[in-house]
Amino acid sequence: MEEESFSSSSLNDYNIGVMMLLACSIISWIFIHRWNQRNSKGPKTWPIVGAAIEQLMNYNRMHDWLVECFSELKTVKVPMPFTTYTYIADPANVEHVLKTNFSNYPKGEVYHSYMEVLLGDGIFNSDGELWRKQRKTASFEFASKNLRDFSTRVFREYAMKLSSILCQVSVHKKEVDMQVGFGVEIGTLASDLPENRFAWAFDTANIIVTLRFIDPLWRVKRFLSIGSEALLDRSIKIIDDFTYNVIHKRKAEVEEARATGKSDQIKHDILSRFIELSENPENNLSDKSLRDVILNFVIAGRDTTATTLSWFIYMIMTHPHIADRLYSELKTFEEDRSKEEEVPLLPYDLEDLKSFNKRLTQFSGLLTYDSLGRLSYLHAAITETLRLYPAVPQDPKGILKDDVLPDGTKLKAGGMVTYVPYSMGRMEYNWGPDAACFKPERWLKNGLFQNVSPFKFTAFQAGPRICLGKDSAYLQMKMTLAILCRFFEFQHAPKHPVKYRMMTILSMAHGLKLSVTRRS
Ligand code: HEM
Repeated sequence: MEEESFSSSSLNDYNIGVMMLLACSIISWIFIHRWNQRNSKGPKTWPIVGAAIEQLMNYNRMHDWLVECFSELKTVKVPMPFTTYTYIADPANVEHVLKTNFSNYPKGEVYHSYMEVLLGDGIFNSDGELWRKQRKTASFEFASKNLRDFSTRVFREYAMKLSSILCQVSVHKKEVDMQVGFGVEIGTLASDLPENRFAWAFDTANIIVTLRFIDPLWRVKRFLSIGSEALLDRSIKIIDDFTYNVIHKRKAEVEEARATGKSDQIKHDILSRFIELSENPENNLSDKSLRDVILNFVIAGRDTTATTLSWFIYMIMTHPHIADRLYSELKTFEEDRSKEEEVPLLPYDLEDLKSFNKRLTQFSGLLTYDSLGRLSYLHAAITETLRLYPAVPQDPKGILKDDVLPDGTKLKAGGMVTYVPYSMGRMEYNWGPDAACFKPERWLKNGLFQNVSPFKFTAFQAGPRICLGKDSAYLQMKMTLAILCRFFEFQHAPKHPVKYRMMTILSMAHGLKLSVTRRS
């Protein structure tokens, strides 16, 4: 008995000893791991979990966290439990990834699997032949004069609708959420999109798929259908019901228009064009493919411009001298255009809404595709907004084979490399000591707009996958903002916080609350 108790107590001592040794080893391991990084730059890591903790803690301000990292290092490595994310901000590295070695950096399997539930196999989420085919069809459409003329008309109509809402708001001295206002403008995609429920579901789905990049448990949640993944399922159901309904309705309209000999009444938007293409079996366009086309273009076309317009208004509210410069450019433009067209400008009175609206309508008629090209300061102010608040704040690419970046950074196959337009736009080594200032003048030389390398100003991406809708986006934004900046002044609602939320698009977390006054 005595012997037994002796052996069990010595076993306990032994176990305690082993445990203590283990604990000491782990503590020393962690200590040495952290100690070795004391002089290193960039995110600090922990054994096994890498920098996941730091990244998670900074998730809601991730683009600014990266700004801090990039001000120390042009290339930032963030080791995660099963992979490493490499973030780049040096134009030479960006050119290598987006152009020189393009074929090595597709969207990739990981991105595809995270995004598939929302974007399917649409242009944003495909590689290889599938991507090339969609790019070809869409490029052809974007180049057509027909679509350009149609878009100019539609953009003018929407800008007028928005102005009439703002006019009412200015009369009743109410506050509005401008981000919501812009979101309702859908442009040329489909005039029956979006509905509020759809917009909510779409935003929710976007937020949740973005979260997957840093949530190692998302596959478990998906399997069990719990938490964010259960909400994602519900959102996708709303999105799909709505989108398939739009497709079926539009197909029926097209058929009816043809049957009654009224083909000229078929809408000339991208959706109708893809429906037309789907009638040829060779194109292999099922309803599911049309659904993917719609959702990819909603993300591409609606959210990007709506977001940029919101940040633009925020910038001019917080920089009133720039709003004044825009106003004088537009007043001069208005005078010049009325002389060219030989139509005298209509007199109006700010208190008489009828005359105010008539003058606004007259002004909008002077805005044509060609004449908008002359508004250099407006063009510069939009571009400056995109430099600091790019609608796509970061854009990850997969890595097919091991590679070395021009700065010597080694990339391992299977990882991810991300260029970060938001941070790139704020780096002094890219833009000079006033990089953080909102200064449209930096884009002008002798009053004319000057382009810079797309590998430095990356808001529209660069290389073979450069944004297809860039010109169309400028057309829509200039049409809308020319009218808004000429006829209205905006005042930021007191104490309303403005910050971004984490999703693929840099939208404002709490919208943009403001009040409006009419301008003479
Ligand atoms: C301010 C407005 C816009 C910005 C900042 C912007 C930015 C971008 C960026 C960064 C990409 C690359 C995304 C990626 O590969 O992950 C992209 C791609 C694309 N954009 Fe835009 N975009 C804008 C407006 C538009 C509009 C209005 C349209 C069309 C209606 C459009 C159509 C596309 C398409 C189709 C692609 C995919 C190109 C491809 O993968 O080959 N964009 N855009």
